[in-house]
Parts: sequence; structure tokens; C-alpha cells
Amino acid sequence: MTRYNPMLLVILSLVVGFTIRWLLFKAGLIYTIRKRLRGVLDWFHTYQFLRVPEFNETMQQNQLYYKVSLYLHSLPSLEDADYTNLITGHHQNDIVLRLDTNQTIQDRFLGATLFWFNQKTEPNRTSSFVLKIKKADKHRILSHYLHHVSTVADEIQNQSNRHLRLFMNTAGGTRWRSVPFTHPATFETMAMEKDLKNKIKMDLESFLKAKQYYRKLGRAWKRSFLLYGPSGTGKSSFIAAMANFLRYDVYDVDLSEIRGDWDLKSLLTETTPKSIVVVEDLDRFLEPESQSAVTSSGIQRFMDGILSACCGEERVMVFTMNNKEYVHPNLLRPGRVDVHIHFSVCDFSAFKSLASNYLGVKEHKLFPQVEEIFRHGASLSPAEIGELMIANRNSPSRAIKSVIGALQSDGDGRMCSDVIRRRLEGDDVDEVSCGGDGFSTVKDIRKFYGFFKLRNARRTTQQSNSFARHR
Ligand SMILES: Nc1ncnc2c1ncn2[C@@H]1O[C@H](COP(=O)(O)OP(=O)(O)OP(=O)(O)O)[C@@H](O)[C@H]1O
Ligand SMILES: [Mg+2]
Repeated sequence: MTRYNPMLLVILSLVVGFTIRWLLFKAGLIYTIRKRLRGVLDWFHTYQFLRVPEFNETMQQNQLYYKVSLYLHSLPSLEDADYTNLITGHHQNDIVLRLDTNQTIQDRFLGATLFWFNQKTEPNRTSSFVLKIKKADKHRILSHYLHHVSTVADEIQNQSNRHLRLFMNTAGGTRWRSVPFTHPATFETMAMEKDLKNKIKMDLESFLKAKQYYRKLGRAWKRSFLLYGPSGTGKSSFIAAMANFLRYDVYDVDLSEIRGDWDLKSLLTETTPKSIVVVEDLDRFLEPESQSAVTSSGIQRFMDGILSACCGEERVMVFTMNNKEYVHPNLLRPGRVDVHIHFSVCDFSAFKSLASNYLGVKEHKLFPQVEEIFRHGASLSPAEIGELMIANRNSPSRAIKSVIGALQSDGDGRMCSDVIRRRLEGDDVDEVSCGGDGFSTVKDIRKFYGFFKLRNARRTTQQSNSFARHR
């Protein structure tokens, strides 16, 4: 067995320790020297500072600011910065780097070194990016560099896997705040007529490719849709499916938060291209007794697209309403609204599609019975049927029986809250009896589901979804 000299071991570990310490010190020293040297060299150059503010003098968003932000956050040198913010990304487990205030990052372009830093300006602490460039380089590279920044930002923006955002207007203000848009709806998960779905998909696809065509016509490259139909028939889910299909951001305009036509205007001018601008429940805001500060002429101007043409193209506008009968036809005329899509209560084919999505069954022995009930005109919204299926998802037979019971009780246009409640709780209810006042019972059901809107079209005979394209 070899015997170690303890003295030798102590000396050896001291030498190793000092070497490591020295190496670390050297790395730190080199870094500090470099930094100081850069500071000293700066004395021999004159720099120019160019500020890219988030808002212009009329407090409208500066699109260049967003391009610069996209560009800078894609630079590898962000990782080498002295300190960087770490925040969660689009997916829960993602961690992304974000520029901190006053943090400087370096970029190289055509042999020149450029510096960017993030600055907050008092009094309202709005952000700006400041570009520091040697005066000697400015004339040679600046315009090429800005073009490069813009092109890279556009490429990032156009990436098919880019993360979508949902923008909402803030209470009482004229600003947007955004959150990641993660709604999972797709056209495949929507229960609606296959032909209609395909037509809409083709319409959107041809819109995406039509930039030159719209330009040639001298029209803004936009398309507007009206989704109308009773509550719970999938209008909002359809908007999410459109956004996921187009890979567009969503701007959800809450008219009740807007203080007047001017605010609506300035909000719209702050939306970006490749986005869906959504106004839900438009009919509510057009009623004469509406408390909204936005006038119908303000809404009309927005729909006409003069505003949308001012600030970027490639835009889809979607309006939803429960009933278009009470809205003046002029407001929905071709040109203002290009495509009208009716969302109807569930029919047998939509039921089958829901059963396939929610329960995983394509065929079932109870289907003929369900079909028969639908043939007699019973109706529930896809949302109501979906809820019953989710509650009984462990047993498709039970789920379908629940739907049958609910459909039977809805045969005369009314529903029995107690039956649906018991079915959702899993009780096997075979006999259906809806006593008492029909209207208060319907109210109970709506409260139960969280629906507070009137379903005026419930009594109408079932129609298949209609796709009335005006142009
Ligand atoms: N056609 C459908 N296909 C699949 N799911 C649907 C459909 N219609 C409704 N649903 C489901 O029902 C729920 C409510 O739908 P949604 O909010 O889209 O209805 P809506 O028409 O916007 O209602 P409202 O007019 O009350 O806003 C969602 O969870 C959605 O998944
Ligand atoms: Mg909705």
C-alpha cells in the first residue's frame, strides 16, 4: 500500500487552490480591464444617441419600438449582459431573458459595434430603446442597420410558431395590455357543418395570399366577419380557432370600457398588422338604451376600414351578436361586413361531432334515438350538450342518456333545470317532468351554466349554419 506524505498533500491542495483562485481572478480581471478599456476608448470617439420611444408625441404606439424589442430579444449577446431579467415564457416551463432597464447590450453590424440600452423616461415612466453608435459609423451603416433590424423583426413576427398574444383594452384607458393567447380551440374541435368549416378555411387561406390583389384594387387588406347566433353556440371559440389558424394576435375591444369615439379610434390605431380585432356583443352596444359612450357612427367608421387602413394591413375584424334582426342592415352591408356566419343550436351532426370530441365515440346504439329527437325539433346549444358530456365523460352511455333527457325536456323550447342539474350530478334520470313556470326554469338553467344572455333564437326551427358571403 502506498503511504501518502501528509505534508505533500497539504502543499498540493494549496497549490491547486491558489491556481483556481488565480484563474478565476484572471477571468474577472480580464473582464474588468476590458470594460475599463472600452470606457477609456470611448473617450476617443464621439457617439450619437438615437432614441426609439414606445409612444409618439400624440401617445400612439411607435411600431418601431416593437420591432427593436423583437430584434434585441433575439440577439445572442443578451445572454452575455451583466444582468438580465428572467421571466416565464409562453409555456409554463419556458424561461426567457428580458432586457432590464439601463442594461446595455452589444450588437455588431458591417464591422461596427453598436450598443442598445433600455431606458425609462419620467414622468410617466414610458420605455425607450436608445441606440449608441459611433459618429464615424453612422453615415456608413445606420440606414442599412435599421433596415436589418426591421427585416429581422418581420421575420420573427412571421414565424409560424410565433407565440400569439391576446390584447385587452384597460379599464377607462386607451391602452392595450396583453397576455399570452393560449386558447386551444381549432377548427377541428369546433362542432359545425363540415362544408361550412372548409369554406371558411379556404376563405381565410385565400385572404392570406391576397396582398397584391387588395393592393391592385386600392382596398385595405382586411376582411370582416359577423358571427351571430344564440349564446353558447361557439362564436367566441370560433374566433380563437380563427386566430390559431391564421397565427394572428387577438385584440378584444371591450366597448363598455371606452369613453368615446375618439378613444375607440386611438385604440384601433394602436393595433398591429396580422391581428384579429374583435368586438363581441355588438348588438348590445347598438341598442338605443345602451349606456355605451361609443356612438353607432363611431362603430360604423371603424367598420368602414378607413381607420384600419391607416395603421397596418393584414387584419381580420370579427363582430359577434346574438341577433342581427334588430341591427340596421346598413351597418352590416357588404363592404362593412364581408362574411356573415350563423351559429345555430346543436343539430344531430353537430351532436355527433361533440360526442366524438368529448366522449371519443363515433357510433353508439343510442345515436338513432338522439337523431329522432333532433328530427322533432328539440334544441340545446353545443355548450349545454358539451357540459353534459364533460360531466359524464367516464360513461359515454350515461352521457348520451343525459343529453337525450335534456333534449326531450327541451322539446317544447323549454328546459328543466332540475333534470339537467341531476344529470350533471350523475343521477340516472329517466322520467322527465318539468313543472312550474317555464321562464323562471329557463332562467335557473342559464344561471346554472353561467349564461346570462337571452337566447332569442332558441324557438326558431333548426337551421343549418349558413354562410352568406357577400363578396
Ligand atoms: N360549435 C361548437 N363546437 C364545439 N364546442 C362548442 C361549440 N359551441 C360551443 N362550444 C363550447 O361551449 C362553450 C361556450 O362556447 P362559446 O363561448 O364559444 O359560445 P358563444 O357563442 O360565444 O356564447 P356567448 O354568445 O354567450 O358569448 C365553450 O367551452 C365551447 O367549447
Ligand atoms: Mg362569446
